[in-house]
Amino acid sequence: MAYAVKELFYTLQGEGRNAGRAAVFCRFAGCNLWSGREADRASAICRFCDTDFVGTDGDGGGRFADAAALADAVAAAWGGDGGQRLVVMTGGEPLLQLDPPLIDALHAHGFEIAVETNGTIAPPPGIDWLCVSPKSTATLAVTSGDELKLVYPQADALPDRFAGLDFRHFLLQPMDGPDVAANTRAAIAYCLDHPRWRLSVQTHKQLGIR
Ligand SMILES: C[S@@+](CC[C@H](N)C(=O)[O-])C[C@H]1O[C@@H](n2cnc3c(N)ncnc32)[C@H](O)[C@@H]1O
Ligand SMILES: Nc1nc2[nH]cc(C(=O)O)c2c(=O)[nH]1
Ligand code: SF4
Ligand SMILES: [Mg+2]
Repeated sequence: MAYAVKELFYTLQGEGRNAGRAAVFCRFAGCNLWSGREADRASAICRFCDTDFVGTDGDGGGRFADAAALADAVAAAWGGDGGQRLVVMTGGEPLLQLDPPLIDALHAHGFEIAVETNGTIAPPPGIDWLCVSPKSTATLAVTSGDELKLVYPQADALPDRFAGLDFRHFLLQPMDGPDVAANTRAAIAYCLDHPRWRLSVQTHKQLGIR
């Protein structure tokens, strides 16, 4: 199968339990919860997205004819010397495109595979680190994984709805946007009151890296 990738870059994971770890980010084009067009944002299921995932015109992006071609590009983007290679599959919604041949090809290059998903699409087997980030009223098809990273606050997706699911880590990430300062204070207060939840700050934005 061919893959549409918006951008491919090497940076530090900024969020969640792997924050601070070097990784190649593979940002797939397209999402099932928003078209990516500003005109559609107000009527989308997911309305607060901070990401441009439309097209294949970003740094390192493009159309890759098959799994080997994309895995080769991911390997070429890895900049480190030693240590476990990590690739973060994100988007857009990566589970619209991530498939077993790509997982096999990335493993063959020695990569640990992390995925950032909205949780509405069942994942293929073989993912090494699964981060689910629920959105609004969208029904979850994935109820277990490594981390559940909830953008907070979402009036129609309160933490209580997810606290009983089968995840190793439960994280609240303040919603970026005009109210990020207030959202951060609210997330801190929630974590103090409910210690099973930990704060996830988007460190890359504070550090000025992507
Ligand atoms: C752009 S999404 C792509 C992956 C997938 N579609 C998803 O939603 O998880 C990557 C991460 O950014 C988070 N995110 C998106 N917009 C955000 C915002 N305005 N503030 C904080 N986190 C945000 C998402 O919840 C997700 O954890
Ligand atoms: N540094 C950095 N860390 C990230 N973690 C998740 C991201 C994403 O957009 O999926 C992201 C991102 O865009 N940049
Ligand atoms: S589901 Fe993820 S990629 Fe899609 S619009 Fe929401 S945050 Fe953005
Ligand atoms: Mg991001």
